[in-house]
Amino acid sequence: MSSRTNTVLTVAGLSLAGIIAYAVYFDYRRRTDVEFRKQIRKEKKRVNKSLAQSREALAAASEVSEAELREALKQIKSEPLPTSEQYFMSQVAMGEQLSSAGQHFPAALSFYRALCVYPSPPDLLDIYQKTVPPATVKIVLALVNLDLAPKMRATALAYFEVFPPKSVNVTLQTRPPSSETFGPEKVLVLTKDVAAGEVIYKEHPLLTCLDYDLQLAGTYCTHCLREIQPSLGSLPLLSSVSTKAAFCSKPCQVASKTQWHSLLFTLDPPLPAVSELSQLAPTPEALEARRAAQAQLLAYLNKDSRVGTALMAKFIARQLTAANGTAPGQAAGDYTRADGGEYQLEDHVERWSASPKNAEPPVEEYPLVVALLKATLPGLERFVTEDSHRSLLGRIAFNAFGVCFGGGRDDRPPSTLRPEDAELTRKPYGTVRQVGTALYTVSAYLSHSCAPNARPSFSSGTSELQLIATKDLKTGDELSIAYVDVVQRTGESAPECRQRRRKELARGWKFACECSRCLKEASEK
Ligand SMILES: C[S@@+](CC[C@H](N)C(=O)[O-])C[C@H]1O[C@@H](n2cnc3c(N)ncnc32)[C@H](O)[C@@H]1O
Repeated sequence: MSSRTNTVLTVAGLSLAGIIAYAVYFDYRRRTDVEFRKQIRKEKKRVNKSLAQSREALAAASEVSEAELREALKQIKSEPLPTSEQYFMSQVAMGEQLSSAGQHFPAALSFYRALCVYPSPPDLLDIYQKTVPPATVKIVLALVNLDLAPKMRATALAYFEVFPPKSVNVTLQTRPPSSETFGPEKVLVLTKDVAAGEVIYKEHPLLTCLDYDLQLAGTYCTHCLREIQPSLGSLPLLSSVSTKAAFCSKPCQVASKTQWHSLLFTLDPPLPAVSELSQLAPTPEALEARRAAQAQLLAYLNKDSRVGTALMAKFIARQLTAANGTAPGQAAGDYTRADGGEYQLEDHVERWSASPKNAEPPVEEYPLVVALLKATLPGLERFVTEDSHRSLLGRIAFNAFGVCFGGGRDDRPPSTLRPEDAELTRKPYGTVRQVGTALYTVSAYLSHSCAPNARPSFSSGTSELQLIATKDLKTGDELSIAYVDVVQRTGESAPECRQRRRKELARGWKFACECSRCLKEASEK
C-alpha cells in the first residue's frame, strides 16, 4: 500500500473529535430546535413514501457493479449539491431509512450525497463506518474510491502545506518511501539558519498532566506546571467534585476549568445554557450517575498514574468544550491553528504516529471512559468505539513530552506499572525526573538522533517548550532531539553506551536507530 493511501486511511481512520462534534451537534439540535425536529419527522415521512414506491426496484441492488457505481456518480455530479444543513440532514436521514430497510445501494447514494457536502469527508466516513450497516458502507467506500479519494488526499497534503505556521521556523517533510536511509516518515526541517544556543521556536502545550504526587501536594500548577511559590499561595479549583488541583494564577485556573475540568469532574451542564433545555434538567439519579462515573474514572487514572489515559480524557473534553463554544479551542502559542487552514484539534492528533505499545489498554479502561461519556451527555458514548479509544490513546501516549525544570527532580515515585506498560516520554533527563507530561502540536514530530542537533528546554519555568539548537544549523537541516540519555556515562565504554541507548530505543520506541553516530560506531566495531 502506498504511503499516500496510508495517509487517506489514517485521516479516515480516527477523528474522535469529529465524531464528538457530530454527536454534540445533533444531540443539541434535536433537543433544542423545534424546526429541526419537525424537519426530521417530515423527511422520515417522505422517505417512507418513496421507499414504498421503489421497494421492488431497489431490492436487487445490494451487489453493485463498477459500471453502476460510475453511472450513479455521473447522476450525482449532474445534480445541484446544496451545502445547506437541511440538505445534509435529509440525505443522512434518507440513508438511514433506506439502509435499515435493506436498500443498500440507494442508501449509499444518499450517504454519499451527504459526504459530498460535508466539510470534512474523512470524519463523516469514520462515523458511517461505526454507525451504518456494513453492506451500505461498503458501497459508500467504493464510491469514495472512485471519486472522493483524490480530493481527500489533496486535503491531507494541504494540511502539511499550512502546518506548522511559518512563524515556527520549521516545516514538516515526508521522507520519500524510496529513501535509502531508514527513519521516521515525517521530519521537522529548519526554514532558517540558526546559531548554536539559539531558540528555534517556543511552543505552548495542547494539554498537560501534572504528576499525580505533585497534584496531591498542591505544589505545582495543574495547568502550566509552574512551581507554586509558597509565599504567593495557590488558587484551588472551584466547584470540583472529585479531584484536587492548585493553580498559580487566575488565567490558568479558568483555562483548566473551561477546557476540560468542568466537563470531566464537575456536574456543570455539558452544553451551553439554552432556555428550552430547562425541560431536560438532569434528574438527581442522572447527576449521581455522572458523579459516580467521574469518581470511578478518576480512581482508575490515579491508581497507576495513567497519564496517557488522563491526557486522552482531557483531549476528549477539550474537543467537546471547543465544539460547544464553551471554551476556546486554541490557547496562545499552542499552534492548533495552521496558517490559513481551518483545522480543529483532532486534525493534529490524527496525523501523529501511534504507539504499538498501547495496542491493548487494560480491559477495564474503555468501559470507564464510555460510562463517563454516557453520564455526561447520553448518546455520546455510541461514537467512541474500542478502536477509536485505542487509536487515540496510542497517539496521545506516544507523542507526549516529559516536562523537567533544571536538571529534573529526584523524588518522583517509581511507577507501579510493569516496565513494558510504564509511561514513556521524550525528555532531556528521563521520565523519572519530570514533573508532568505535555502534548505539543509541532514538537510531536521531533524525531530521535543519538547525535541530536536540538534539545527541548523548559527554561521559562512552565510547560512552554523552547527548542534550542545545540549546533550551528542551516536552512534545510533535519531537526532531531534525544529520546533517551545519549551521553556516555562515567565508567561506560562507547560500545556499552551504544548498546544501552539502542536497547532503550528498541524497547520503548520500537525502532533500530540508524543515526550518523550509530552508523559510525558500528563501522568502528
Ligand atoms: C513520538 S513518534 C515521533 C513522531 C514521528 N516522527 C511522527 O511522524 O509522528 C516516535 C516514533 O517516530 C519514529 N522515529 C523517531 N525517530 C526515529 C529515528 N531516528 N529512526 C527511525 N524512526 C524514528 C519511531 O517510529 C518512533 O517510535
